[in-house]
Amino acid sequence: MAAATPAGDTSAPSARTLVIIPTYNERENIGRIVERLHAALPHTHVLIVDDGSPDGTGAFADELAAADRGPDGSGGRIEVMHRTEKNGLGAAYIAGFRWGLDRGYTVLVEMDADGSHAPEQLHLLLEQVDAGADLVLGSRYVPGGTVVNWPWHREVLSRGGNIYSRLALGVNVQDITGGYRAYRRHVLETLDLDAIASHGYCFQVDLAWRTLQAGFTVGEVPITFTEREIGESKMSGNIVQEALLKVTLWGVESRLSKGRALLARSLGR
Ligand SMILES: Nc1nc2c(ncn2[C@@H]2O[C@H](COP(=O)(O)OP(=O)(O)O[C@H]3O[C@H](CO)[C@@H](O)[C@H](O)[C@@H]3O)[C@@H](O)[C@H]2O)c(=O)[nH]1
Repeated sequence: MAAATPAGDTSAPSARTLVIIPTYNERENIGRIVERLHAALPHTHVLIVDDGSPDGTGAFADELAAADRGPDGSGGRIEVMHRTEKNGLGAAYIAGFRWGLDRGYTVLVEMDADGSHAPEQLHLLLEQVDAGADLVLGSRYVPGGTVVNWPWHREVLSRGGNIYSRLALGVNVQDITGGYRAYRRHVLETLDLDAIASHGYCFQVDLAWRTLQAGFTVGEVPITFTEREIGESKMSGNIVQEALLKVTLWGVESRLSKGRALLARSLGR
């Protein structure tokens, strides 16, 4: 993989922003999403993290990256990380975060490849980061947020997962399971990324929960989430099970530790 050069034009608002796009069998989608992103925010750099997609997404992403470079091979805005096997969304993002932190990016964005997250709305997330938020969530469930064309059972699962997470963890976040978000680099530098073992979409809750527990500010901006038109979701029963078990465990741990602290304070009096 070639080394990336963060955009030279530091006057551009998003010059130090890296959008990380994990891919597994997204050959038909990846070109379109990157094109839309660069039409909306031309200075933004992209890292595609492909887990050896059998449909050739990785090789196609290499072509996109090569076409974006100048004749001398420099100045490209697209880089590709090739991983050998499908290892889950969480592992792909952690590898992408490390890559971006090593290269000095100041804002690291998560975005799906399939067009559910509109690149045209990324500026909304970046504006909140600029206004001081440490983590900004693109939210389907705050006023103004919407979901388009999702099958009813996916929306029920997603809304139910968010309600359950809010109750179990005691957090006031409307869309903690969503995957369109922007982190300030110091959040990712502070959190122990090695300790994160969530593989599936539970990774999203895991990282937001750790961010909140570490005392960082988390903002939400309304987004329109549109169901993919091409390809298939990688959602599975294992992903749901992992999320349910882990969120329950974190909730119990958090209540126990609050209870212990309360007890210690009362005994100390
Ligand atoms: N590299 C890699 N990428 C993966 C893997 N699994 C999924 N992806 C990529 O991760 C993105 C999201 O996967 P989808 O399977 O399309 O997600 P979804 O069903 O639309 O799920 C939505 O809801 C989840 C739960 O709320 C969200 O967590 C997720 O971000 C998204 O918004 C896509 O770009 C997909 O190719 C993996 O194991 N490895």
